[in-house]
Amino acid sequence: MSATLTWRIAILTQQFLPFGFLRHLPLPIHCFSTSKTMVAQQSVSILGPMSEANSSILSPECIDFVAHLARCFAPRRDQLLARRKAKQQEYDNGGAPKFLEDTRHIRESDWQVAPLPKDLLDRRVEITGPVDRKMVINALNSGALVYMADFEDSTAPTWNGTLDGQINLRDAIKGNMTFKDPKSGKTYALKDKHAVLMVRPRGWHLPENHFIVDGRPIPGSIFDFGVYFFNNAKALLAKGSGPYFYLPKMESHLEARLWNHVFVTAQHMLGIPQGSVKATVLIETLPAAFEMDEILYELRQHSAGLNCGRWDYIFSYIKTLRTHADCVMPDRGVVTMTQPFMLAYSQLVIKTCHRRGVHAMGGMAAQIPIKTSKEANDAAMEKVKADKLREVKDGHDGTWVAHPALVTIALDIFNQHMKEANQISKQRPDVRASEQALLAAPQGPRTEATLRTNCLVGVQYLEAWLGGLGCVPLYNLMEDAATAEICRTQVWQWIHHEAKLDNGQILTAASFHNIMAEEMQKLKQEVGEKRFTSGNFTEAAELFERMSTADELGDFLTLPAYERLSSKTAKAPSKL
Ligand SMILES: CC(=O)SCCNC(=O)CCNC(=O)[C@H](O)C(C)(C)COP(=O)(O)OP(=O)(O)OC[C@H]1O[C@@H](n2cnc3c(N)ncnc32)[C@H](O)[C@@H]1OP(=O)(O)O
Ligand SMILES: O=CC(=O)O
Ligand SMILES: [Mg+2]
Repeated sequence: MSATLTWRIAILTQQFLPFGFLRHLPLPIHCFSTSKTMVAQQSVSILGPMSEANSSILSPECIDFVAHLARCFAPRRDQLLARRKAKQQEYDNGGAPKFLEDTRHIRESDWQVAPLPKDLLDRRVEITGPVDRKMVINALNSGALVYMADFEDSTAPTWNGTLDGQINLRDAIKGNMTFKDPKSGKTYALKDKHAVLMVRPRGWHLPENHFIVDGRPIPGSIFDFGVYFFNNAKALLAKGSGPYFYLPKMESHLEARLWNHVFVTAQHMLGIPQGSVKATVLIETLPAAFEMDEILYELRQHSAGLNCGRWDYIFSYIKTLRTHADCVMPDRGVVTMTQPFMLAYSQLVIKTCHRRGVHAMGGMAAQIPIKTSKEANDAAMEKVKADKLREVKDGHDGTWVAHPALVTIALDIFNQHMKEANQISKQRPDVRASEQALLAAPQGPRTEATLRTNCLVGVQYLEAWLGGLGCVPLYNLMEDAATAEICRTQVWQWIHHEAKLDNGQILTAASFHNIMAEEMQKLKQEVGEKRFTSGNFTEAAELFERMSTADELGDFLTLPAYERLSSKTAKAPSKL
Protein backbone atom coordinates (compact mmCIF):
# COMPACT_ATOMS: atom_id res chain seq x y z
CA MET A 1 0.00 0.00 0.00
CA SER A 2 1.40 3.42 -0.88
CA ALA A 3 2.33 5.83 1.91
CA THR A 4 -0.26 8.32 0.64
CA LEU A 5 -3.03 5.75 0.67
CA THR A 6 -2.10 4.49 4.14
CA TRP A 7 -2.17 8.00 5.41
CA ARG A 8 -5.51 8.80 3.79
CA ILE A 9 -6.98 5.76 5.52
CA ALA A 10 -5.45 6.88 8.82
CA ILE A 11 -7.07 10.28 8.52
CA LEU A 12 -10.42 8.89 7.51
CA THR A 13 -10.33 6.43 10.41
CA GLN A 14 -9.49 9.21 12.79
CA GLN A 15 -12.72 10.90 11.83
CA PHE A 16 -14.70 7.98 13.15
CA LEU A 17 -12.88 7.67 16.45
CA PRO A 18 -14.86 8.42 19.61
CA PHE A 19 -15.96 12.06 19.54
CA GLY A 20 -15.66 11.72 15.76
CA PHE A 21 -18.40 14.23 15.14
CA LEU A 22 -15.97 16.86 16.35
CA ARG A 23 -13.96 16.16 13.26
CA HIS A 24 -16.60 17.53 10.94
CA LEU A 25 -14.00 19.55 9.09
CA PRO A 26 -11.79 17.06 7.27
CA LEU A 27 -8.69 18.12 5.39
CA PRO A 28 -9.19 19.33 1.83
CA ILE A 29 -8.52 16.31 -0.40
CA HIS A 30 -5.67 18.05 -2.29
CA CYS A 31 -3.72 18.19 0.96
CA PHE A 32 -3.22 14.43 0.72
CA SER A 33 -1.10 14.80 -2.36
CA THR A 34 2.46 16.03 -2.48
CA SER A 35 2.40 16.26 -6.24
CA LYS A 36 4.51 19.16 -7.47
CA THR A 37 1.79 20.15 -9.94
CA MET A 38 -0.43 21.12 -7.04
CA VAL A 39 2.03 23.77 -5.93
CA ALA A 40 3.16 25.32 -9.16
CA GLN A 41 5.93 27.68 -8.17
CA GLN A 42 4.92 30.27 -10.75
CA SER A 43 1.93 31.29 -8.61
CA VAL A 44 4.17 31.96 -5.65
CA SER A 45 5.82 35.36 -5.41
CA ILE A 46 8.41 36.41 -2.90
CA LEU A 47 8.39 40.14 -2.32
CA GLY A 48 11.45 40.43 -0.07
CA PRO A 49 15.13 40.40 -1.00
CA MET A 50 16.51 36.94 -1.78
CA SER A 51 20.19 37.04 -0.88
CA GLU A 52 22.32 33.93 -1.20
CA ALA A 53 21.76 33.24 2.50
CA ASN A 54 17.99 33.69 2.17
CA SER A 55 17.93 31.34 -0.83
CA SER A 56 19.82 28.75 1.20
CA ILE A 57 16.89 28.48 3.59
CA LEU A 58 14.10 29.20 1.09
CA SER A 59 15.08 26.62 -1.51
CA PRO A 60 12.61 25.88 -4.35
CA GLU A 61 11.59 22.68 -2.51
CA CYS A 62 10.99 24.59 0.71
CA ILE A 63 8.94 27.20 -1.18
CA ASP A 64 6.80 24.42 -2.67
CA PHE A 65 6.34 22.87 0.75
CA VAL A 66 5.26 26.11 2.43
CA ALA A 67 3.00 27.05 -0.47
CA HIS A 68 1.32 23.65 -0.30
CA LEU A 69 0.64 24.06 3.42
CA ALA A 70 -0.73 27.55 2.79
CA ARG A 71 -3.05 26.33 0.03
CA CYS A 72 -4.34 23.57 2.28
CA PHE A 73 -4.83 25.56 5.45
CA ALA A 74 -5.06 29.31 4.87
CA PRO A 75 -8.77 29.14 3.94
CA ARG A 76 -9.61 27.38 7.19
CA ARG A 77 -7.46 29.85 9.11
CA ASP A 78 -9.47 32.68 7.52
CA GLN A 79 -12.72 31.03 8.64
CA LEU A 80 -11.39 30.67 12.17
CA LEU A 81 -10.37 34.32 12.31
CA ALA A 82 -13.90 35.24 11.15
CA ARG A 83 -15.25 32.97 13.88
CA ARG A 84 -13.23 34.93 16.46
CA LYS A 85 -15.03 38.08 15.31
CA ALA A 86 -18.45 36.42 15.58
CA LYS A 87 -17.63 35.23 19.11
CA GLN A 88 -16.49 38.72 20.03
CA GLN A 89 -19.87 40.05 18.94
CA GLU A 90 -21.48 37.73 21.50
CA TYR A 91 -19.14 38.98 24.22
CA ASP A 92 -19.74 42.59 23.21
CA ASN A 93 -23.47 41.99 23.59
CA GLY A 94 -23.03 40.95 27.21
CA GLY A 95 -21.97 37.30 26.77
CA ALA A 96 -18.74 35.81 28.10
CA PRO A 97 -16.65 32.73 27.33
CA LYS A 98 -17.94 29.55 28.98
CA PHE A 99 -17.26 25.82 29.13
CA LEU A 100 -18.76 24.23 26.01
CA GLU A 101 -21.76 21.94 26.29
CA ASP A 102 -20.93 20.12 23.03
CA THR A 103 -17.58 18.94 24.35
CA ARG A 104 -18.54 18.05 27.91
CA HIS A 105 -17.81 14.37 27.15
CA ILE A 106 -14.20 15.28 26.33
CA ARG A 107 -13.79 17.04 29.65
CA GLU A 108 -15.49 14.28 31.59
CA SER A 109 -13.99 11.16 30.01
CA ASP A 110 -10.60 9.61 30.66
CA TRP A 111 -7.97 9.86 27.98
CA GLN A 112 -4.29 10.75 27.93
CA VAL A 113 -2.00 12.47 25.46
CA ALA A 114 0.60 10.32 23.65
CA PRO A 115 3.84 9.60 25.58
CA LEU A 116 6.42 12.36 25.53
CA PRO A 117 9.90 12.04 24.00
CA LYS A 118 12.80 11.64 26.44
CA ASP A 119 14.28 15.08 25.85
CA LEU A 120 11.01 16.77 26.79
CA LEU A 121 10.49 15.05 30.13
CA ASP A 122 12.46 17.54 32.20
CA ARG A 123 11.67 21.15 31.29
CA ARG A 124 12.14 22.77 34.68
CA VAL A 125 13.64 26.00 33.30
CA GLU A 126 13.08 27.29 29.79
CA ILE A 127 14.66 30.45 28.40
CA THR A 128 12.84 32.38 25.69
CA GLY A 129 14.02 35.06 23.34
CA PRO A 130 14.40 36.50 19.88
CA VAL A 131 16.20 34.65 17.11
CA ASP A 132 19.19 36.83 16.30
CA ARG A 133 22.45 34.88 16.16
CA LYS A 134 24.00 36.04 19.42
CA MET A 135 20.78 35.49 21.38
CA VAL A 136 20.30 32.01 19.91
CA ILE A 137 23.81 30.95 20.98
CA ASN A 138 23.50 32.60 24.40
CA ALA A 139 20.11 31.04 25.04
CA LEU A 140 21.18 27.54 23.98
CA ASN A 141 24.30 27.85 26.16
CA SER A 142 22.47 29.42 29.12
CA GLY A 143 22.06 26.26 31.24
CA ALA A 144 18.27 26.23 30.72
CA LEU A 145 16.84 22.87 29.73
CA VAL A 146 14.83 24.27 26.83
CA TYR A 147 15.21 27.35 24.63
CA MET A 148 12.06 28.65 23.01
CA ALA A 149 13.17 30.49 19.88
CA ASP A 150 10.56 33.14 19.43
CA PHE A 151 9.04 34.43 16.19
CA GLU A 152 6.11 35.85 18.21
CA ASP A 153 5.96 38.23 21.20
CA SER A 154 9.67 39.07 21.27
CA THR A 155 10.25 39.40 17.52
CA ALA A 156 9.38 42.16 15.07
CA PRO A 157 9.02 40.05 11.93
CA THR A 158 11.08 41.91 9.36
CA TRP A 159 11.76 39.83 6.26
CA ASN A 160 15.50 39.62 6.76
CA GLY A 161 15.20 39.16 10.54
CA THR A 162 12.74 36.30 10.09
CA LEU A 163 14.94 34.54 7.55
CA ASP A 164 18.10 35.21 9.57
CA GLY A 165 16.31 33.58 12.51
CA GLN A 166 15.58 30.50 10.40
CA ILE A 167 19.20 30.39 9.24
CA ASN A 168 20.43 30.68 12.84
CA LEU A 169 18.19 27.83 13.99
CA ARG A 170 19.27 25.63 11.09
CA ASP A 171 22.92 26.31 11.95
CA ALA A 172 22.29 25.62 15.64
CA ILE A 173 20.78 22.26 14.74
CA LYS A 174 23.77 21.48 12.51
CA GLY A 175 25.81 22.12 15.65
CA ASN A 176 28.85 24.10 14.57
CA MET A 177 27.46 27.55 15.13
CA THR A 178 29.67 30.56 15.82
CA PHE A 179 29.28 34.33 15.83
CA LYS A 180 31.61 37.30 16.09
CA ASP A 181 29.90 40.40 17.45
CA PRO A 182 30.99 43.28 15.19
CA LYS A 183 30.31 45.78 18.02
CA SER A 184 32.26 44.14 20.84
CA GLY A 185 34.56 41.86 18.87
CA LYS A 186 33.52 39.03 21.21
CA THR A 187 33.16 35.57 19.69
CA TYR A 188 30.44 33.07 20.51
CA ALA A 189 30.29 29.32 19.92
CA LEU A 190 27.62 26.77 20.65
CA LYS A 191 28.48 24.33 23.44
CA ASP A 192 28.14 20.60 22.79
CA LYS A 193 25.63 20.18 25.58
CA HIS A 194 22.92 22.76 25.18
CA ALA A 195 19.21 23.38 25.68
CA VAL A 196 16.55 21.50 23.73
CA LEU A 197 15.13 23.70 20.98
CA MET A 198 11.47 24.62 20.68
CA VAL A 199 10.17 27.18 18.21
CA ARG A 200 7.24 29.56 18.55
CA PRO A 201 5.79 30.54 15.16
CA ARG A 202 3.60 33.63 14.83
CA GLY A 203 -0.05 33.41 15.85
CA TRP A 204 -2.84 32.73 13.36
CA HIS A 205 -3.65 36.44 12.99
CA LEU A 206 -0.41 37.74 11.44
CA PRO A 207 0.25 37.47 7.70
CA GLU A 208 3.64 37.06 6.06
CA ASN A 209 3.43 39.90 3.55
CA HIS A 210 6.52 38.80 1.63
CA PHE A 211 5.30 35.33 0.68
CA ILE A 212 2.37 35.49 -1.72
CA VAL A 213 0.50 32.38 -2.83
CA ASP A 214 -2.17 32.76 -5.49
CA GLY A 215 -2.23 36.48 -4.93
CA ARG A 216 -2.50 36.53 -1.12
CA PRO A 217 0.01 36.80 1.71
CA ILE A 218 0.13 33.50 3.56
CA PRO A 219 -0.36 33.19 7.35
CA GLY A 220 2.87 34.02 9.23
CA SER A 221 2.25 30.93 11.36
CA ILE A 222 2.42 28.63 8.34
CA PHE A 223 5.50 30.42 7.03
CA ASP A 224 7.44 30.15 10.31
CA PHE A 225 6.37 26.59 10.97
CA GLY A 226 6.81 25.42 7.38
CA VAL A 227 10.27 26.86 6.80
CA TYR A 228 11.57 25.53 10.13
CA PHE A 229 9.97 22.13 9.75
CA PHE A 230 11.09 21.63 6.16
CA ASN A 231 14.70 22.52 6.86
CA ASN A 232 15.15 20.80 10.20
CA ALA A 233 12.65 18.09 11.08
CA LYS A 234 14.71 15.19 9.73
CA ALA A 235 17.98 16.52 11.19
CA LEU A 236 16.36 16.92 14.60
CA LEU A 237 14.99 13.38 14.56
CA ALA A 238 18.37 12.03 13.49
CA LYS A 239 19.88 13.69 16.57
CA GLY A 240 17.35 12.02 18.88
CA SER A 241 15.27 15.17 19.31
CA GLY A 242 12.37 16.37 17.18
CA PRO A 243 10.47 19.27 15.69
CA TYR A 244 9.07 20.87 18.83
CA PHE A 245 6.87 23.96 18.95
CA TYR A 246 5.07 26.44 21.14
CA LEU A 247 1.71 27.53 19.71
CA PRO A 248 0.61 31.06 20.64
CA LYS A 249 -2.59 33.08 20.99
CA MET A 250 -5.17 30.44 20.10
CA GLU A 251 -8.76 31.13 21.01
CA SER A 252 -10.43 27.74 20.57
CA HIS A 253 -9.90 24.01 20.20
CA LEU A 254 -10.86 24.38 16.52
CA GLU A 255 -7.69 26.40 16.05
CA ALA A 256 -5.73 23.62 17.76
CA ARG A 257 -7.38 21.15 15.38
CA LEU A 258 -6.11 23.21 12.48
CA TRP A 259 -2.57 23.04 13.85
CA ASN A 260 -2.98 19.30 14.23
CA HIS A 261 -3.96 19.04 10.57
CA VAL A 262 -0.92 21.12 9.61
CA PHE A 263 1.31 18.72 11.60
CA VAL A 264 -0.23 15.59 10.11
CA THR A 265 0.17 16.93 6.57
CA ALA A 266 3.72 18.22 7.12
CA GLN A 267 4.88 14.92 8.62
CA HIS A 268 3.29 13.04 5.75
CA MET A 269 4.89 15.25 3.12
CA LEU A 270 8.39 14.74 4.53
CA GLY A 271 7.75 11.06 5.22
CA ILE A 272 8.54 11.27 8.91
CA PRO A 273 6.57 9.35 11.55
CA GLN A 274 3.25 10.80 12.66
CA GLY A 275 3.57 12.04 16.23
CA SER A 276 7.14 13.31 15.72
CA VAL A 277 5.96 16.88 16.18
CA LYS A 278 5.36 17.94 19.78
CA ALA A 279 3.73 21.22 20.65
CA THR A 280 3.00 23.12 23.84
CA VAL A 281 -0.01 25.38 23.58
CA LEU A 282 0.10 28.71 25.36
CA ILE A 283 -3.12 29.29 27.21
CA GLU A 284 -2.99 33.02 26.78
CA THR A 285 -6.46 34.02 25.72
CA LEU A 286 -9.53 34.10 27.93
CA PRO A 287 -11.66 31.98 25.56
CA ALA A 288 -8.96 29.28 25.41
CA ALA A 289 -9.02 28.93 29.21
CA PHE A 290 -12.47 27.38 28.83
CA GLU A 291 -11.23 24.82 26.28
CA MET A 292 -8.03 23.44 27.82
CA ASP A 293 -9.12 19.79 27.73
CA GLU A 294 -10.43 20.17 24.21
CA ILE A 295 -7.17 21.75 23.00
CA LEU A 296 -5.12 18.91 24.47
CA TYR A 297 -7.56 16.42 23.00
CA GLU A 298 -7.25 17.83 19.48
CA LEU A 299 -3.47 17.67 19.71
CA ARG A 300 -3.26 14.47 21.73
CA GLN A 301 -0.85 12.76 19.27
CA HIS A 302 1.31 15.89 19.17
CA SER A 303 0.87 17.53 22.53
CA ALA A 304 3.61 18.63 24.89
CA GLY A 305 1.24 20.25 27.33
CA LEU A 306 0.11 23.75 28.08
CA ASN A 307 1.78 26.92 29.30
CA CYS A 308 0.50 30.00 31.13
CA GLY A 309 1.10 32.91 28.78
CA ARG A 310 0.14 35.33 31.51
CA TRP A 311 0.82 38.63 29.70
CA ASP A 312 -1.25 37.90 26.65
CA TYR A 313 -3.87 36.41 28.96
CA ILE A 314 -4.27 39.78 30.72
CA PHE A 315 -4.43 41.50 27.32
CA SER A 316 -7.05 39.00 26.19
CA TYR A 317 -9.12 39.48 29.34
CA ILE A 318 -9.33 43.22 28.58
CA LYS A 319 -9.99 42.59 24.88
CA THR A 320 -12.63 39.91 25.34
CA LEU A 321 -14.59 41.76 28.02
CA ARG A 322 -14.02 45.19 26.47
CA THR A 323 -17.65 46.27 26.74
CA HIS A 324 -18.21 44.92 30.27
CA ALA A 325 -18.19 47.96 32.55
CA ASP A 326 -17.70 45.78 35.64
CA CYS A 327 -14.46 44.30 34.26
CA VAL A 328 -12.34 47.43 33.87
CA MET A 329 -8.79 46.51 34.88
CA PRO A 330 -6.87 48.17 37.67
CA ASP A 331 -3.23 49.22 37.11
CA ARG A 332 -1.34 46.53 35.22
CA GLY A 333 1.20 46.41 38.06
CA VAL A 334 -1.36 44.95 40.46
CA VAL A 335 -2.63 42.30 38.04
CA THR A 336 -0.28 39.62 39.33
CA MET A 337 -0.67 35.86 39.42
CA THR A 338 -2.24 36.08 42.86
CA GLN A 339 -5.31 37.95 41.59
CA PRO A 340 -8.10 35.35 41.92
CA PHE A 341 -8.82 35.13 38.16
CA MET A 342 -5.13 34.56 37.37
CA LEU A 343 -4.72 32.01 40.14
CA ALA A 344 -7.82 30.13 38.97
CA TYR A 345 -6.52 30.00 35.42
CA SER A 346 -3.00 28.85 36.28
CA GLN A 347 -4.28 26.17 38.64
CA LEU A 348 -6.72 24.92 36.02
CA VAL A 349 -3.80 24.58 33.60
CA ILE A 350 -2.02 22.38 36.17
CA LYS A 351 -5.07 20.29 36.97
CA THR A 352 -5.94 19.75 33.30
CA CYS A 353 -2.43 18.90 32.13
CA HIS A 354 -1.66 16.47 34.95
CA ARG A 355 -4.92 14.64 34.47
CA ARG A 356 -3.95 14.12 30.81
CA GLY A 357 -0.34 13.10 31.58
CA VAL A 358 1.48 16.13 30.27
CA HIS A 359 3.43 19.20 31.40
CA ALA A 360 1.84 22.33 32.85
CA MET A 361 4.41 25.03 32.24
CA GLY A 362 4.50 28.26 34.20
CA GLY A 363 5.06 31.70 32.74
CA MET A 364 7.30 34.71 32.56
CA ALA A 365 8.15 37.07 35.39
CA ALA A 366 8.80 40.44 33.71
CA GLN A 367 11.73 41.38 35.99
CA ILE A 368 15.20 41.37 34.46
CA PRO A 369 18.58 42.16 36.06
CA ILE A 370 19.01 45.82 37.02
CA LYS A 371 22.60 46.85 36.51
CA THR A 372 22.39 50.36 37.97
CA SER A 373 21.40 49.55 41.58
CA LYS A 374 22.20 46.51 43.70
CA GLU A 375 19.26 47.23 45.97
CA ALA A 376 16.80 47.50 43.11
CA ASN A 377 18.28 44.39 41.53
CA ASP A 378 17.92 42.38 44.77
CA ALA A 379 14.29 43.46 45.06
CA ALA A 380 13.60 42.47 41.43
CA MET A 381 15.25 39.06 41.90
CA GLU A 382 13.20 38.46 45.05
CA LYS A 383 10.06 38.97 42.96
CA VAL A 384 11.27 36.44 40.42
CA LYS A 385 12.04 33.95 43.19
CA ALA A 386 8.60 34.38 44.78
CA ASP A 387 6.94 33.85 41.43
CA LYS A 388 8.90 30.67 40.67
CA LEU A 389 8.31 29.34 44.19
CA ARG A 390 4.55 29.78 43.81
CA GLU A 391 4.70 28.00 40.46
CA VAL A 392 6.63 24.96 41.63
CA LYS A 393 4.56 24.60 44.82
CA ASP A 394 1.31 24.87 42.87
CA GLY A 395 2.44 22.00 40.64
CA HIS A 396 3.92 23.58 37.53
CA ASP A 397 6.46 21.31 35.83
CA GLY A 398 8.70 24.11 34.70
CA THR A 399 8.92 27.81 34.15
CA TRP A 400 10.13 30.55 31.80
CA VAL A 401 12.92 33.05 32.19
CA ALA A 402 13.61 36.07 29.97
CA HIS A 403 17.34 36.45 30.58
CA PRO A 404 20.34 34.09 31.11
CA ALA A 405 21.06 35.62 34.53
CA LEU A 406 17.72 34.27 35.77
CA VAL A 407 18.37 30.65 34.83
CA THR A 408 20.19 29.74 38.03
CA ILE A 409 17.65 31.51 40.22
CA ALA A 410 14.79 29.54 38.69
CA LEU A 411 16.81 26.29 38.59
CA ASP A 412 17.64 26.53 42.30
CA ILE A 413 13.99 26.82 43.22
CA PHE A 414 12.77 24.04 40.95
CA ASN A 415 15.66 21.75 41.96
CA GLN A 416 14.83 22.28 45.60
CA HIS A 417 11.09 21.65 45.27
CA MET A 418 10.84 19.27 42.30
CA LYS A 419 12.99 16.20 42.84
CA GLU A 420 11.76 14.23 39.81
CA ALA A 421 11.99 15.32 36.18
CA ASN A 422 8.51 16.78 36.46
CA GLN A 423 5.50 16.57 38.78
CA ILE A 424 2.91 15.41 36.27
CA SER A 425 1.85 12.67 38.69
CA LYS A 426 0.78 15.32 41.20
CA GLN A 427 -2.97 15.59 40.62
CA ARG A 428 -4.96 18.66 41.66
CA PRO A 429 -8.52 17.38 42.21
CA ASP A 430 -8.93 20.17 44.76
CA VAL A 431 -8.90 22.80 41.98
CA ARG A 432 -12.40 23.91 41.09
CA ALA A 433 -11.99 26.72 38.60
CA SER A 434 -15.57 27.76 37.94
CA GLU A 435 -16.64 30.07 35.11
CA GLN A 436 -17.20 32.70 37.74
CA ALA A 437 -13.67 32.32 39.13
CA LEU A 438 -12.07 32.51 35.67
CA LEU A 439 -13.98 35.68 34.86
CA ALA A 440 -13.72 37.42 38.26
CA ALA A 441 -12.72 41.04 37.72
CA PRO A 442 -9.35 41.94 39.26
CA GLN A 443 -9.40 44.57 41.98
CA GLY A 444 -7.08 47.50 42.63
CA PRO A 445 -6.48 51.17 41.94
CA ARG A 446 -6.43 52.95 38.57
CA THR A 447 -3.77 55.61 38.76
CA GLU A 448 -2.62 58.50 36.66
CA ALA A 449 0.94 57.25 37.15
CA THR A 450 0.10 53.96 35.43
CA LEU A 451 -1.70 55.77 32.64
CA ARG A 452 1.45 57.78 32.00
CA THR A 453 3.66 54.69 32.20
CA ASN A 454 1.38 52.89 29.74
CA CYS A 455 1.89 55.76 27.26
CA LEU A 456 5.66 55.78 27.70
CA VAL A 457 6.08 52.02 27.52
CA GLY A 458 3.61 51.55 24.67
CA VAL A 459 5.24 54.21 22.51
CA GLN A 460 8.82 53.17 23.22
CA TYR A 461 8.01 49.53 22.56
CA LEU A 462 6.31 50.36 19.27
CA GLU A 463 9.21 52.60 18.33
CA ALA A 464 11.60 49.69 18.79
CA TRP A 465 9.26 47.28 16.96
CA LEU A 466 9.01 49.57 13.94
CA GLY A 467 12.81 49.55 13.93
CA GLY A 468 12.87 45.75 13.87
CA LEU A 469 13.38 45.02 17.60
CA GLY A 470 10.67 42.94 19.27
CA CYS A 471 11.79 42.90 22.91
CA VAL A 472 13.29 45.73 24.94
CA PRO A 473 14.16 46.55 28.53
CA LEU A 474 12.11 49.57 29.69
CA TYR A 475 12.16 50.95 33.23
CA ASN A 476 13.81 47.71 34.43
CA LEU A 477 11.17 45.38 33.00
CA MET A 478 11.13 43.16 29.95
CA GLU A 479 8.61 44.56 27.47
CA ASP A 480 7.36 42.65 24.46
CA ALA A 481 4.31 42.54 22.19
CA ALA A 482 2.10 41.05 24.91
CA THR A 483 2.96 43.62 27.56
CA ALA A 484 2.65 46.47 25.04
CA GLU A 485 -0.82 45.17 24.16
CA ILE A 486 -1.77 45.49 27.83
CA CYS A 487 -0.61 49.13 27.77
CA ARG A 488 -2.70 50.20 24.82
CA THR A 489 -5.84 48.14 25.62
CA GLN A 490 -5.75 49.35 29.21
CA VAL A 491 -5.70 52.96 28.02
CA TRP A 492 -8.51 52.24 25.53
CA GLN A 493 -10.59 50.52 28.21
CA TRP A 494 -10.15 53.33 30.72
CA ILE A 495 -11.11 55.98 28.14
CA HIS A 496 -13.99 53.91 26.77
CA HIS A 497 -15.49 53.38 30.23
CA GLU A 498 -14.53 56.86 31.47
CA ALA A 499 -12.62 55.36 34.38
CA LYS A 500 -12.17 57.43 37.50
CA LEU A 501 -8.48 57.71 38.35
CA ASP A 502 -6.94 57.91 41.81
CA ASN A 503 -6.65 61.71 41.45
CA GLY A 504 -10.43 61.97 41.04
CA GLN A 505 -10.17 62.73 37.33
CA ILE A 506 -12.54 61.02 34.87
CA LEU A 507 -10.46 59.89 31.92
CA THR A 508 -11.66 61.11 28.52
CA ALA A 509 -10.06 61.12 25.07
CA ALA A 510 -9.36 64.84 25.49
CA SER A 511 -7.58 64.48 28.84
CA PHE A 512 -5.66 61.49 27.46
CA HIS A 513 -4.43 63.57 24.49
CA ASN A 514 -3.08 66.17 26.93
CA ILE A 515 -1.30 63.50 28.97
CA MET A 516 0.17 61.94 25.82
CA ALA A 517 1.50 65.33 24.71
CA GLU A 518 3.15 65.86 28.10
CA GLU A 519 4.67 62.37 28.16
CA MET A 520 6.02 62.68 24.62
CA GLN A 521 7.64 65.95 25.60
CA LYS A 522 9.27 64.21 28.59
CA LEU A 523 10.33 61.31 26.40
CA LYS A 524 12.01 63.66 23.96
CA GLN A 525 14.07 65.01 26.86
CA GLU A 526 14.77 61.52 28.18
CA VAL A 527 16.12 60.12 24.90
CA GLY A 528 17.47 63.39 23.48
CA GLU A 529 16.26 65.46 20.54
CA LYS A 530 18.57 63.70 18.04
CA ARG A 531 17.47 60.17 18.94
CA PHE A 532 13.84 61.29 19.07
CA THR A 533 13.82 62.80 15.59
CA SER A 534 15.92 60.09 13.96
CA GLY A 535 13.87 57.25 15.51
CA ASN A 536 10.29 56.13 14.92
CA PHE A 537 8.82 57.94 17.93
CA THR A 538 6.39 60.18 16.03
CA GLU A 539 4.99 57.27 14.05
CA ALA A 540 4.80 55.11 17.17
CA ALA A 541 3.04 57.82 19.19
CA GLU A 542 0.55 58.46 16.39
CA LEU A 543 -0.29 54.75 16.15
CA PHE A 544 -0.51 54.31 19.92
CA GLU A 545 -2.74 57.35 20.31
CA ARG A 546 -4.99 56.38 17.40
CA MET A 547 -5.49 52.84 18.68
CA SER A 548 -6.10 54.00 22.25
CA THR A 549 -8.86 56.39 21.22
CA ALA A 550 -10.49 54.43 18.38
CA ASP A 551 -14.24 53.77 18.70
CA GLU A 552 -13.61 50.06 18.13
CA LEU A 553 -10.79 48.27 19.94
CA GLY A 554 -8.30 47.00 17.33
CA ASP A 555 -7.54 43.27 17.44
CA PHE A 556 -3.75 43.46 17.64
CA LEU A 557 -1.27 46.31 17.85
CA THR A 558 1.07 44.31 15.66
CA LEU A 559 -1.38 44.18 12.73
CA PRO A 560 -1.19 47.88 11.73
CA ALA A 561 2.43 47.96 12.92
CA TYR A 562 3.28 45.03 10.63
CA GLU A 563 1.75 46.79 7.64
CA ARG A 564 4.19 49.64 8.30
CA LEU A 565 7.12 47.32 8.99
CA SER A 566 6.61 45.25 5.86
CA SER A 567 5.74 48.17 3.55
CA LYS A 568 9.43 49.03 3.54
CA THR A 569 10.48 45.64 2.15
CA ALA A 570 7.45 43.88 0.57
CA LYS A 571 7.81 45.50 -2.84
CA ALA A 572 8.88 43.98 -6.14
CA PRO A 573 8.82 40.19 -6.53
CA SER A 574 12.23 38.55 -6.24
CA LYS A 575 13.36 36.29 -9.05
CA LEU A 576 12.90 32.70 -7.93
C1 LIG B 1 5.18 37.64 27.23
C2 LIG B 1 6.14 36.71 26.59
O1 LIG B 1 5.88 36.28 25.52
S1 LIG B 1 7.57 36.37 27.33
C3 LIG B 1 8.54 35.71 26.03
C4 LIG B 1 9.02 36.75 25.09
N1 LIG B 1 10.00 37.59 25.72
C5 LIG B 1 11.29 37.17 25.83
O2 LIG B 1 11.62 36.13 25.36
C6 LIG B 1 12.29 38.05 26.54
C7 LIG B 1 13.66 37.86 25.96
N2 LIG B 1 14.61 38.72 26.59
C8 LIG B 1 15.27 39.70 25.94
O3 LIG B 1 15.07 39.91 24.76
C9 LIG B 1 16.29 40.46 26.71
O4 LIG B 1 16.61 39.83 27.90
C10 LIG B 1 15.88 41.91 27.06
C11 LIG B 1 15.58 42.68 25.78
C12 LIG B 1 14.66 41.93 27.95
C13 LIG B 1 17.04 42.57 27.78
O5 LIG B 1 18.12 42.48 26.90
P1 LIG B 1 19.51 43.22 27.18
O6 LIG B 1 19.25 44.62 27.57
O7 LIG B 1 20.38 42.96 26.01
O8 LIG B 1 20.06 42.46 28.41
P2 LIG B 1 21.54 42.43 28.93
O9 LIG B 1 22.34 43.55 28.36
O10 LIG B 1 21.47 42.34 30.40
O11 LIG B 1 22.08 41.06 28.35
C14 LIG B 1 23.25 40.46 28.84
C15 LIG B 1 23.61 39.33 27.93
O12 LIG B 1 22.58 38.36 27.97
C16 LIG B 1 22.08 38.11 26.66
N3 LIG B 1 20.66 37.88 26.74
C17 LIG B 1 19.72 38.63 27.36
N4 LIG B 1 18.52 38.07 27.25
C18 LIG B 1 18.70 36.93 26.55
C19 LIG B 1 17.81 35.91 26.13
N5 LIG B 1 16.51 35.94 26.41
N6 LIG B 1 18.32 34.89 25.43
C20 LIG B 1 19.63 34.85 25.15
N7 LIG B 1 20.53 35.77 25.53
C21 LIG B 1 20.05 36.81 26.23
C22 LIG B 1 22.41 39.34 25.87
O13 LIG B 1 22.46 39.06 24.51
C23 LIG B 1 23.74 39.74 26.46
O14 LIG B 1 24.72 38.93 25.88
P3 LIG B 1 26.29 39.38 25.84
O15 LIG B 1 26.70 39.63 27.25
O16 LIG B 1 26.96 38.21 25.23
O17 LIG B 1 26.36 40.61 25.00
O1 LIG C 1 3.71 34.46 25.66
C1 LIG C 1 3.64 34.67 26.82
C2 LIG C 1 2.81 35.66 27.41
O2 LIG C 1 2.85 35.80 28.64
O3 LIG C 1 2.09 36.32 26.63
MG1 LIG D 1 2.19 35.67 24.56
